[in-house]
Amino acid sequence: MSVPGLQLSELPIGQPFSNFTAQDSTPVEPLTEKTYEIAKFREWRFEVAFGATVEVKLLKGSAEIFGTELPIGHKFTFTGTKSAIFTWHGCTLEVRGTPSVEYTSEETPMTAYTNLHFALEKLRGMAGESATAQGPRVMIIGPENAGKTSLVKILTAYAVRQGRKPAVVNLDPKEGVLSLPGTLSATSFSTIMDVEEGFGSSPTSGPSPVPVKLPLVYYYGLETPEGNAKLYKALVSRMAVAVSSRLSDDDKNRTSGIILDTPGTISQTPAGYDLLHHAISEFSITTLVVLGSERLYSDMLRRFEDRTSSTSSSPLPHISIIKLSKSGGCVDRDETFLRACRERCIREYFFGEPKKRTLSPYTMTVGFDDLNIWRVGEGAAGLLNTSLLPIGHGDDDDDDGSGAPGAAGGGQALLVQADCGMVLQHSVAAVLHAELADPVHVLAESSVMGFVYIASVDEQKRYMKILAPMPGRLPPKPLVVSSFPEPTFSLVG
Ligand SMILES: Nc1ncnc2c1ncn2[C@@H]1O[C@H](COP(=O)(O)OP(=O)(O)OP(=O)(O)O)[C@@H](O)[C@H]1O
Repeated sequence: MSVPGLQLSELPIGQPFSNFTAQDSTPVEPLTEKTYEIAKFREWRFEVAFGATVEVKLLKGSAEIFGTELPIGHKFTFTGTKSAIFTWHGCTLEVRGTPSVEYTSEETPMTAYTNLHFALEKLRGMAGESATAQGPRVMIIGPENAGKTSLVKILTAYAVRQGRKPAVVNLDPKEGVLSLPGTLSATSFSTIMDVEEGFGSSPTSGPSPVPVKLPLVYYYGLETPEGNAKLYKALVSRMAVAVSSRLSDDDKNRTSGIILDTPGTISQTPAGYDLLHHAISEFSITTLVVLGSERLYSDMLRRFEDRTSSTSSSPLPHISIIKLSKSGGCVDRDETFLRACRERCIREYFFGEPKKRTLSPYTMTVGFDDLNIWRVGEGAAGLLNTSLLPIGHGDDDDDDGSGAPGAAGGGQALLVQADCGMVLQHSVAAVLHAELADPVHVLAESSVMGFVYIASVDEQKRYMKILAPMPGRLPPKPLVVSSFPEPTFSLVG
């Protein structure tokens, strides 16, 4: 069995979406050129604003971006990024353009991160000696902007460089991994990452300079796990089952294990701790890496006291808890920057990237009566007024599966039926791998086939114009919308 992908090819024929254009923000003025000599064990850190471009070429030596090696002579183009180029042996970089911030750091935590990688490699090697043993299941936790995603990239890149095939799981809906923001995903990595984009962009219909990876994606639609803890937990459990099944089907995946990224908020509040606990048990985590928080580390040691000692009598699997320091290079990203990242991600999903691969999305007109749209339960809209429900639909936590609006059990609704109207304009909707008649709990836990963009809504004539990455009719599948990522105007320029 393979982890199912977005299967965008299931969206079949229509008209090219000629009214909308991708926005190319490349500046026209010539770029200034500078050469940097970076000494061994040093890191050149740089930030490039949105709208600016910086080109970097490795001229001599060896260098890597979050674990992925840069080939000599290849030009990498960065825009809207905060990143670092590290060298183990020294290197010469040619930089065209002016980063908004740049400096060479004196110290980096790369040695500690690499030691962690080798410790994981040892566990992978041991798993390889048996036909059933599992590789390490590593979860990275820590406050926001502690460098969790960067460490996941480093561990993944190093594992891939050693011929491993780890499953990378993203439980942070704030940033999508090979998918749009607002989603949770799992991807089996066996080829290099796209260093210009982080992990790489979401799979689209166009050619790609690095091998395309097909993630398994679930739609969550909110920024933090606490927004709809019930839905979040359900998706984490669903994802854990899918990933475990993948691991038991593929020997290389089994021995390589899992590398799991988490949201910063999950390890900062009591509600978050509950979700964290849930994810740790669902994924049977064996290695918990606490990044940049002494307090969280000691909290975790206390919580998992009975599972950390080698002489533990707990029936649950042993857990190693490891403390690592935050890199001095980690930068806080303000809301404007993150919002621009989200918009770029959505734009690239439909239009590709200006200089790498441009895509031509298609438009289709769909009547309100042909649509089945759901909205993720959140806030007051997602809270059931249980007193109005028939007996038996009240505070129990089980879904009744009736498919009736909001009938998703007690407390917060998983999904509620959405009305077609102007409120949906400029939203991104997920097309689910589900049937129209499926009950709510099945819809909520269905994986995502692809995304469409609601470009305009005509309430009087009762139709919408929808932008899709592939030509054809909108498949007769349920759609889900939510408030995150927020509706974006940038696609309709
Ligand atoms: N060594 C470094 N040099 C320069 N920038 C870095 C370095 N490490 C991380 N960054 C940058 O700092 C920012 C925050 O890092 P990262 O996304 O890894 O943190 P995080 O803990 O995953 O954040 P969040 O909790 O918001 O998901 C990112 O823009 C990342 O590229």
